[in-house]
Amino acid sequence: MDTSTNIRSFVESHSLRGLLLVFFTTLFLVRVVQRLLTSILKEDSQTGSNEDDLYKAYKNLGGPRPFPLRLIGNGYLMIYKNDLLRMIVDMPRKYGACYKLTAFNEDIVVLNSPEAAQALMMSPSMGHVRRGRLMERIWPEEIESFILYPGGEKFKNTRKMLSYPFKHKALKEHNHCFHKHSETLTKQLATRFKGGDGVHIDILLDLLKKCTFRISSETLMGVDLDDTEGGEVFCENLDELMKIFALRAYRPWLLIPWIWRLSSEYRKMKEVCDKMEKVTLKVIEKYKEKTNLNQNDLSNTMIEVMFRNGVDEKLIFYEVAVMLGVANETTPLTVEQAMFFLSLHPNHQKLCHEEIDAVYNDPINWKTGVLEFEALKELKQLERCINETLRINPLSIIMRQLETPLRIDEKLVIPEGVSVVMPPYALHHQPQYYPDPEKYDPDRFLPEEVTKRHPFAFVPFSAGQRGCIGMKLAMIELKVMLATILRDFEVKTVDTKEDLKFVIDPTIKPSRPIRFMLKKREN
Ligand code: HEM
Repeated sequence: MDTSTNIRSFVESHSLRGLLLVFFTTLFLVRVVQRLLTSILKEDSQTGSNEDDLYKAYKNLGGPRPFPLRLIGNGYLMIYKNDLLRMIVDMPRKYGACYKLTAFNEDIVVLNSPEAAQALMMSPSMGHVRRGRLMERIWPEEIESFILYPGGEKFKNTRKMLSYPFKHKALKEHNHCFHKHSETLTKQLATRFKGGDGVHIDILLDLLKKCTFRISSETLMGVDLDDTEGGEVFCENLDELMKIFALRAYRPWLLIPWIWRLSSEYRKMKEVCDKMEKVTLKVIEKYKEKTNLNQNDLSNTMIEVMFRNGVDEKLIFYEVAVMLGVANETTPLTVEQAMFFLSLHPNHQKLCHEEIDAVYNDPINWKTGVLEFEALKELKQLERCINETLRINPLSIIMRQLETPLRIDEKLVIPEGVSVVMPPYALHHQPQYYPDPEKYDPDRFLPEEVTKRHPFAFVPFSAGQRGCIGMKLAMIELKVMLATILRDFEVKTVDTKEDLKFVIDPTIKPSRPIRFMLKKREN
C-alpha cells in the first residue's frame, strides 16, 4: 500500500472530529506544561517584588492574541504578507503605542512613539545595539559582516573604522562621480526612450540600481566598476543574493541549518558569492597597484581604510558586499518612489523643475566644471519631496535584542533578552504626528512644520550608534540622481497608487517595479 492510500484509509477510519479533538487536547497539554515550566522557572530565578514593580508596565502591555504554541505565537501573521503593513499601522491604534508579540519563541515589544524611538536609538548602552536573533536567523551565517549584525566590540570597532568614507569631506572628494554616473543614466534613458510624447518604461528600477551600484562602488571602493568587466557581474549577483535573503524570511524551514545547507538556495548563494568575491579581489588588486604607484594618493575609500587597519581580504569582501547590497536595496527604490509621487503630483514636480533649472543654470555653481557639491543644499523643494517619500515609505524596520534592560519612560522598562522592533512605517503613518497620513504633502517638511514635531517622529534612517551609516551618501545620491533625471525629463506614470501593493521583502517596496513614461523637456 502506498503512503497516500495509507493516509486516506487512516482519515476514513478516524472521523475529522476525532482528529481535531486529538489536536486540541495535545495543544492544551503543551500549553499547561509551558505555563508550569514558566512559573517554576520564575520561582527559581528569585523574581523579587522590586523586579515585579520594575517590569509591571511591561507585563501589562497589550497586543494581539498569540497562537497557543510559543514557537508560532503571533508568527502566523506572516502569512498575511500582503496585509502586514496595514496591520502594523493599525495595531498601535488598537493596543497602544508600545505592544507585545511573540514569534519564533521570542518575546517582542513593538515601539511606535517618537519618545520610545528616541529611547531606543539614542541609548548610549552597548547592551542596546545588537540587531539580535530575529535578524541573525535570517542572515546566512556564512556571510560574516561585523557592521551589520553583531553587537559588542567587533561592531564598535568596525563601525568606527568604516565611518570615514561616509564623512562630508570624503563624499565631497567624490562629487564628480555622483554626477558622472547620473549623466550616464540620463543618456541611457534618452537613447532608449526618445519618442515624441514620451515612451513607456518598465525597467527604470534596473537602470537606477546600476547607477547606484556604480556610484557606491566608486565612492566606497575607489574603483569605477565600469572599467572592469566585473561591474555587471557583481551587480546582477548582488541582486540574486538579496533575493535569497528575502526568501529566508518567508520560508522558515530554510532557517534550520541542515535544511539550509542541503537547499538549492544555499548552493545558489555559494555560487553567487564566489562570482562576487572574484570581482572584489580584482578591485583589491587594482587598489594595490594604485597605492604602489603613489603612496600619497589615498582617498578615504572603504577598502583603503580596511587595508590600513590590517583587515583580512575575505572580510573586506563581505563588508564591501554588505555595504553595496544595502545601498542597492535602498537608494534606487527611494528614487523610484520619489519619481512616482512626483508623477502623481505634477504641481510638486513643476516646483522641482523650476528649482533644479535655477540651480543648474547658475554659472556660479559650475566653477570646477561639475555642479558644486555645496549647490546641492539649494535643492530644498527636492529635499522635501525626498523626505515626504521616505515618510510614506521608510523602507526598513529597526530591530534590536536587548542585552540589558531598556527604559522607555518613567513606567515602562523592557527586560533583558526581549527583542525590540521599531517600524518607522507605523510611526510615520500615525495621524497624531502626520494628519491625513496617506496624503503626499512635501510641505510637512517646511522648516516651520518640522519644528512643531518631535525630532524622532521622522526616522527613515534611524539614528544613534546603529543608525544608517550611509545616510549622507544616500541623500547625495538621491538628490543628484533625481535632479539629473528631472533636469532632462518630465516624469509620468501609468500606474495609480491603488495599483501598487507594498510588501515587506525584506525592505518595504512595491510588489513589482513601477512603470513610468518619460518625456524629454524642451530646454
Ligand atoms: C534611502 C536610502 C537608505 C535608507 C532609507 C536607509 C535606512 C537604514 C536604516 C533604517 C538602517 C537601520 C538602522 C538601525 O538599525 O537603527 C540602516 C542601516 C544601515 N545602512 Fe542604510 N539606508 C539607506 C541607504 C544606505 C546606503 C546608501 C548605505 C551604504 C552605502 C547604507 C548602509 C547601511 C549600513 C551598513 C547599515 C547598518 C549600520 C549598522 O548596523 O551600524 N544605507 N539604513
